[in-house]
Amino acid sequence: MKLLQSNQLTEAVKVAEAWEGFVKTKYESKSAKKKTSAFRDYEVANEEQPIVAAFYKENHAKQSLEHVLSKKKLYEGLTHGEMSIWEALELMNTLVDESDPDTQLSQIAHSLQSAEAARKDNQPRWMILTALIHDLGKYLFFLGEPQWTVVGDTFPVGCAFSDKIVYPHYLEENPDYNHPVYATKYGIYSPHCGLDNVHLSYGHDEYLYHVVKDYLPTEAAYIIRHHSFYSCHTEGEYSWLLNEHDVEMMNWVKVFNQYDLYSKAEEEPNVEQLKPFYLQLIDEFFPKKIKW
Ligand SMILES: O[C@H]1[C@H](O)[C@@H](O)[C@H](O)[C@@H](O)[C@H]1O
Ligand SMILES: [Fe+2]
Ligand SMILES: [Fe+2]
Repeated sequence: MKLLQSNQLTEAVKVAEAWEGFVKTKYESKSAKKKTSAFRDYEVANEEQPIVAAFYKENHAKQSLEHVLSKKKLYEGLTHGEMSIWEALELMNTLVDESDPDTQLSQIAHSLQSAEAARKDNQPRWMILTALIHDLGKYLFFLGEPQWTVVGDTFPVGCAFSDKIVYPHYLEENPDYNHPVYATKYGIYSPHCGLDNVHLSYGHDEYLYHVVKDYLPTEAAYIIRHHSFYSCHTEGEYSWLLNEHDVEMMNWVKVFNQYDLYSKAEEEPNVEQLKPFYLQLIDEFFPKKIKW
């Protein structure tokens, strides 16, 4: 730390440090139904929903750098079908996310709850759309992928794991845990190399980013790609990986996160009633069908 404070201190480092303070700020829940501190309470989940810990045990044991690289290769080319955004949303009707202690509703309900929360807050239309589609990468599940490489929080692979990742002790089972390079602080990365150059554990964020990035503003695509990276955007870890662009974009991830997380306590949305508004919104950004 001392060394970095010399006159070689780059702009990126300065902003990253300022951001570390900011990132710890918590939004107050708009919903009176549940306190913000009651979300993501994995201790309570251990008692009441053992499926969550079982999910992370498997996820942490299997998300190695090698695994991530092989899934990226398999899915980056978007050769797994053509489908409209609304069709993908409807598919989500049957998926319940095992990693999530805060919602037992289907994923289409979660998508609409997030989008409605952003809409009520008068967010720009791109943000409402981002909230609507942010979890559609869970389509991976319908392509035959097990939940452990589809859902859950993400974390960098190829460098040491932070102990602020959920269920950190399960990472001891990861094949990279004692690796001579991947287990060192910087691993295969250099400080402030930017998240664009970092491999996060493979899941719905990375997959959907490639599906939608050409149709959306940079901010929206960035949110989608990093919304599950809680140890960074909520715990303030891994700031040494961020460059100036990341620091700027992470502000948007924080804004988005309140709609993603706290809307889970809202009433179950009426899909048919909301459909016309969202079809129109989707139309403003996307062609009829896109490649998956
Ligand atoms: O359990 C949840 C869920 O899988 C979300 O879709 C993901 O974005 C979160 O990071 C995770 O904690
Ligand atoms: Fe997600
Ligand atoms: Fe979500």
